[in-house]
Amino acid sequence: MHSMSQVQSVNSWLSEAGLQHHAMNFAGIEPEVFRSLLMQDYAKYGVTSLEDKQKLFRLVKSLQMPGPEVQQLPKKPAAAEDSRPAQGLLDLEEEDDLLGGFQAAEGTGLCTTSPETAPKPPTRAPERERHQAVPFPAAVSRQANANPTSASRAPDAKIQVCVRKRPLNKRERDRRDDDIMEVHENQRSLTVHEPKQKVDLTKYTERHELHFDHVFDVSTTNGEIYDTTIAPMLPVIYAGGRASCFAFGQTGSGKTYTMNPLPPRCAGDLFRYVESRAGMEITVSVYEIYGSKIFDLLNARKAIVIREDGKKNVNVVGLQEKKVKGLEEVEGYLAHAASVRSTGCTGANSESSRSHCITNFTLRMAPVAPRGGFRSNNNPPPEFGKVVGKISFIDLAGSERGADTYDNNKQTRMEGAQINKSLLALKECIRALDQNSKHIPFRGSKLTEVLRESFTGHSVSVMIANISPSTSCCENSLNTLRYADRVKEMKRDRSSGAMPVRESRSVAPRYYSNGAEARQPKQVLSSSGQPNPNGNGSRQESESKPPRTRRVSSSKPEWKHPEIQKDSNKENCFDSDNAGKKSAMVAEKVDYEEEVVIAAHKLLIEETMEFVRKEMALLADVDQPGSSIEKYVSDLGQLLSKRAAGISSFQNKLASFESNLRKPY
Ligand SMILES: Nc1ncnc2c1ncn2[C@@H]1O[C@H](COP(=O)(O)OP(=O)(O)OP(=O)(O)O)[C@@H](O)[C@H]1O
Repeated sequence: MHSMSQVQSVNSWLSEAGLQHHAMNFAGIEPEVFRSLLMQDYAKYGVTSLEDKQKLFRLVKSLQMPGPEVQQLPKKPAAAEDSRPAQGLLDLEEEDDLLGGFQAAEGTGLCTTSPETAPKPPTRAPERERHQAVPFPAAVSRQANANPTSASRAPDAKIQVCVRKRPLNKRERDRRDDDIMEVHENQRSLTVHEPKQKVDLTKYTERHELHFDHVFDVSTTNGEIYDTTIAPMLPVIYAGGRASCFAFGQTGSGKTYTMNPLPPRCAGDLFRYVESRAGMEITVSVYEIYGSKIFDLLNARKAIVIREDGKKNVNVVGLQEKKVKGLEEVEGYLAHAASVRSTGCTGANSESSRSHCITNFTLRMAPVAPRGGFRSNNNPPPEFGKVVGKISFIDLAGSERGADTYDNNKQTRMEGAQINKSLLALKECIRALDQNSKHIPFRGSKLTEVLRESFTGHSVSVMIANISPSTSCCENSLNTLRYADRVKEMKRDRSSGAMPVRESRSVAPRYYSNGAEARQPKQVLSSSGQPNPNGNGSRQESESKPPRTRRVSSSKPEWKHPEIQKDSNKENCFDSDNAGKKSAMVAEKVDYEEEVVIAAHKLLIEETMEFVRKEMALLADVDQPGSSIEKYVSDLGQLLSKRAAGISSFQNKLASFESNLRKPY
């Protein structure tokens, strides 16, 4: 039964918006449900004409505005009316038809209505205590004048890429490591002073200048990080969208330090939002992706699976969502998840930095009772109501793990390959998202599959790349920065067909795929995982055996631990009882290695292209008057050796895979 005042409030909103003729259609609707109406719901309530849809859209949006500071955004000047509205966080492109004269506040990405025509929301969210919701474009425009170069970056991006530098730690200070990261916060750039050595052992420094949406120096507080990265995304969640925050970087770079305070602060803001909106609730879920497995961290690390339904929605089946009523409860769940994450990975399995951890807050409407109410037997209340919006915090695996692809330890290599694969897939998805691409390649990895909904519809993301300032971490930090830079690569460069004008052009190539830059070619492993005394891989060994036909496993291989794989190699020990089981394991291993080889090949191609770009840059430089031919020779020599090392590493991998292919099952 709805109270008289509830009915009156919906009616009065409708009449203020000039929609009183629809009052009957909305009879009985809860004000909170009304406030959360999505465009696709309009027809259900009989609102079908374009004019009425526009009015309703304005009305609902004005009711969703979280606070006075947002509602009082200045009206876009008439002179600017012809220009394309800022898309901002809430990508309203699909709604252009509806918007008509409805203007986006300039530079904010938030919609506002003319004060004369906008219906006044009868209830208003309480003043936000700490943070004002400033969408990304507004944050960007604050500093746009300070940096003309980066002002040319797309100001309406759906992905923001930020970098945070941590201070030198005690160990680094004791070692007298230099701080090689120079942050220019106002310019939103940083300079990396990379120590290098010529072939004649002369030392020199190579400078790399990189620009991002924000660069946070060591003095930046976690609160400031929250205000700049998460707070601007909240209106998107309130308006029915999805937001994601990724923390990225090598182990020890400050991912946890940066990421941990964000979810509780966000939960605090979400609670403040729902407080004034009866009928809304918040749920939390936390899970971990390790290899190709997913574990529910709020349900005793129960393994969960993902399934695609008929509508191509990806469902994380069996993941527990916990309803939360207050911050303390949230903090309890997050602390529990953190403890299970680190202690739950036993034995040789994992450290936290080898898995991706995802924390979700979902804003839902409480289940609405049907006419006659819920009955316990044949009509039990549903556990959860309709999703309004969602935010995910993704603490990514340490990026340096990708460099371990060629480590002697098989498990580490496999972890590295999996992490590489998922980070590459993530990068591609984020770039596709930023370009409003119709095709988002989310099938590239488990990580992107589970985050599919974060890449579709009204979705926005922020990536925080964390870096250490120390000399000893230079290579990993450059890899992190390079990854972040690629995520942010500008589409206008690609669409022009020209070679991208990269702000980080002078950055050394990333070798996290195979570690070729940092390492000498590794001692080659025999098929049993032991170093091969011949040093030339398992090719010889395999060539002496007759080639076998490969059995292709029909199902996707599960990630197997090395102990199992080691056993599976002892094909001579098979007895008749377990031969089938072991042969299945070998088949799985081969399938897994196939994925690794293909991923490594793709990376090799990517790196080769990067080498070619660098070589072209060297050629361009050496043609300049006054250029140093010595530098050209030294730089080219280094590039070619790295390239050769990368190819040689890949050849070893291919040979090892080929020998496994020839093994009997
Ligand atoms: N911005 C910062 N200011 C001060 N200390 C920091 C900062 N960032 C990180 N630290 C400190 O550096 C150390 C490593 O940080 P943290 O544990 O967050 O790294 P991580 O990237 O999460 O590592 P791992 O991947 O191994 O979990 C911690 O002692 C942390 O307190």
